[in-house]
Amino acid sequence: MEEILRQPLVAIQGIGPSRAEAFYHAGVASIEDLLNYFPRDYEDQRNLLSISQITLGEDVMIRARVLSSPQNFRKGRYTVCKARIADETGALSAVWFNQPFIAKNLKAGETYYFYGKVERKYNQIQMSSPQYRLADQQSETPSIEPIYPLTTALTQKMIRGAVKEALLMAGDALEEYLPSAILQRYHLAQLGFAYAKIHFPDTFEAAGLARRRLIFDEFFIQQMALRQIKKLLDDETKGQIIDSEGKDAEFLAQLRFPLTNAQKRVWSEIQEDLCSPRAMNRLIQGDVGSGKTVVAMLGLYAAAKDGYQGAMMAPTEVLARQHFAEAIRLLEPFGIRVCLLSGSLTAKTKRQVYGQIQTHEVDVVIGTHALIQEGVQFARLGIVITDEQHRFGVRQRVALADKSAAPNVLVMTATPIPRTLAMILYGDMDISILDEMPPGRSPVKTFCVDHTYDERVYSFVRREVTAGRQVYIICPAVEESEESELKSAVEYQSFLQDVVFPDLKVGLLHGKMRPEQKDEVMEAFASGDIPILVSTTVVEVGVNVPNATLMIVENAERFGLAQLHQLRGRVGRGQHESYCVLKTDSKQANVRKRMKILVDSQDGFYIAEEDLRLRGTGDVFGLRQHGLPDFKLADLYKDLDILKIAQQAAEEVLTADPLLSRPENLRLKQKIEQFVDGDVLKNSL
Ligand SMILES: Nc1ncnc2c1ncn2[C@@H]1O[C@H](COP(=O)(O)OP(=O)(O)OP(=O)(O)O)[C@@H](O)[C@H]1O
Repeated sequence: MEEILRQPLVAIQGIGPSRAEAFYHAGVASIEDLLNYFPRDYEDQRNLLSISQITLGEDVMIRARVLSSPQNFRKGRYTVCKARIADETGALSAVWFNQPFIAKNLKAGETYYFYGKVERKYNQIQMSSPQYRLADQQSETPSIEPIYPLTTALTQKMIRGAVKEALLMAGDALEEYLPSAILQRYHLAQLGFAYAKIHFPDTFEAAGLARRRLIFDEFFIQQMALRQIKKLLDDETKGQIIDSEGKDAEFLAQLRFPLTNAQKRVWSEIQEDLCSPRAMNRLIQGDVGSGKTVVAMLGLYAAAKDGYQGAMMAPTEVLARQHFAEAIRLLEPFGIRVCLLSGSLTAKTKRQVYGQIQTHEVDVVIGTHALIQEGVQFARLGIVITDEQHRFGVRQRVALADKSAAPNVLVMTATPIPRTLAMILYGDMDISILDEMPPGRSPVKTFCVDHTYDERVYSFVRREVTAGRQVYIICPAVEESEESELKSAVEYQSFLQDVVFPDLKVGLLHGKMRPEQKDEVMEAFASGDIPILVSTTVVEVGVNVPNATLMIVENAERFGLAQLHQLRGRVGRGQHESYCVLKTDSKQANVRKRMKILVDSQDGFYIAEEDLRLRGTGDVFGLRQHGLPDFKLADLYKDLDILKIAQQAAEEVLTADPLLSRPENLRLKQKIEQFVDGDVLKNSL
C-alpha cells in the first residue's frame, strides 16, 4: 500500500516532467516528499472583508480589482511594485518590494484575492507584499489556504493542486501506525487527519492538532530508532571485560591533585561499564577545563594494566601531541608502552608502529582519526577514546559488535550541549557529566571592546607578559576561504611582531602549517619560550597551557557563542587570574546581546541554552557537525514539551513490546527500519 507514497510526482495527474523537475529542485521527488512539504503559513480566506471593513495592522483577505497596470519604480535600494486595487467599498495600494515580475503577472481589470497586512504609510492605506491569486468565477467557500515555501518555478496554486491530488492518491497509505493507547494517552490526532489538515485545515485548531501530531512523529521515530540501536548494542555486544576495581591507587597517587568529586563519580561509572560484559558506550560531557583528560588517562591505564590495548583519537595533530605527552608523563612510569601515530611520521616508521600495535608491543596508541581509520590492526583492543565529532557511528559499532568482542567506547565532548539536545543526539549512549571545576579556578574576566581600545589592549598584553604570563590572540577564519584565513593571522602576527612588540617573541599558529612546524610552535608556547601566540582556531579544542592568562579574540562577532566559550577556556586553566577580551566593531543588537552573554556568564550549559534561545535551532553552535537529524517541523526549542512526550511514549511502547514483534507494531517497526536505513539519520550513523 505504501508503494503509492514512493511513486514519482509524474504519477500525479497534471504533473509532467518539467513541473516534476521544478518540484525536484525544491527537494520533492515522490508523493511522500510532497505530503511532507509542509506549509510555512496559512491565509485565512474565511476572513474575507470589504476594504471599508479593514482594521489596520491585521492580516486580511480582500477581493479586489486591479485598477490600472502595476508600476515598478526604485526607492533607495529597493524596486517597488505598486498597484491600485479597489472593491465596491473603497480603494488602496498594494506594494511589493524587489518583486518586479509582479507588474507583469497582475492584469489591470482582473479581480484577485489579496491576502496581507494593511497599514497606513505616508498617509496612505496600503497592503504590503500581499499574497494574491486570481478570483475564480465560480462561487467558492471561504477556507484556510496553505502558503508553501516557494522556489522560482513553482506557484502556490501549483503546489496546492498537487498536494490535493497527492492526498487523494495516498488515501489508505496514510493509515495509522501508532497504537491507539498512545494516541489516546497523549491526545494525538490520527495520521490521516494530520496530513490532511496540516495542508488544508478547516480551522486553525485543526492545523495545530495536525502539526502537533506530525512533530510528535518526527521525535518519536527518531527516539525509537536510537533506543532500538542502543538495545541492540546492549544485548549483543560482548564487551571486553576490564577489571580495574582497586587497581587505580598508584595512578591516582602520582597525580599532583586529588580528583574532583565529579571526576570520581564519572570514573566509577566508567569502571562499572568496563567490568560488565556489555561494551561500554558512554559520553563524557564536561565544560571546558573540567578535567576530562585525566579521566581518559585512567581508562587507558586500566585497560593496559589488565592486558588490553587502548586507543585515543584526537581531532587535531596539536592535540594528539599534547595527549601523547600527557600519556608519557602519566602512563610510562608504570611500564605502559605508549606510541604516537601522527601524520608527520615517515611511511617506514608508520609501518613499524603498525607492526608493534599488531604484535602488542605497545599498549596505548594516541593519534589523529585519519590514522586510526586507516585500518590499524590491534592485537587486543580494549578501549577506544574519541571526541564527539568523530564518535563511532552506530553502524560501525554494530559492525564491531558482530565480531567476537567489541571494544569499550568512550566519547568526550566539551560542547555544552543542553541536556534536552544531548538526549536527542546521544540517545543511544549513556551520559556522564563532569559538572565541577577543579578547585582554585576563578572566572575568566571577560570584556567586549571595539578597535578604539587597541592601544589599551596592547598595554594589557605587555603587562601580562611582563608578569611572566602568556597571551593568545585569535584571528577568525575569513569567509570560508582558507587562503584569507591564513593571511589574516599571518599579517596580524607580522604587524604585532614588527610594529607593536618588536622586543617580544610573537608566535604564529594556523592550520596550514606543517605538523612539525605546528608542534614546534606549540611546544615553544607551552614551555614559555613564546609569550604571545597569534593563532587561528586551531587552539580551540583542548589545548592546555595553564600559564596563559589572556586571550584576545579579533572579530569576535564571527564566532559562535559556544566556540568563543571554548576559546576562552584556553585561559583560566591555572591559578592565575585570567582575562578574555572580545574585540568587535559590530554595532548590531544581536551581536551585542551575544557578547553580553559571554561577558556575564562562564557556564557553558547556560551559554548553550541562551545560544539556542537566541538563534532557534537553525545553527546552534554548528549542531550539524553533531549530526543532528534535520527535523522538518519540529523546533527543538519551541517543541520541547512534545519531545518529552515522544520520549515517554517511546519508553512505553518498548517496555510493552521490546522487539516490536506484536502484529499491531509491525508498521511501526517498518517505519523505524526505514528511518534508520533512510536519509534522515544518515548523518548521525
Ligand atoms: N582534580 C583536579 N584538580 C586540579 N587540577 C586538575 C584536576 N583535574 C584536572 N586538572 C587540571 O586542569 C586542567 C584542565 O584539565 P583538562 O585539560 O583535562 O581539561 P578538559 O576538560 O580536557 O578541558 P578542555 O575541554 O578545555 O580541553 C589541566 O591543567 C589539568 O591538569
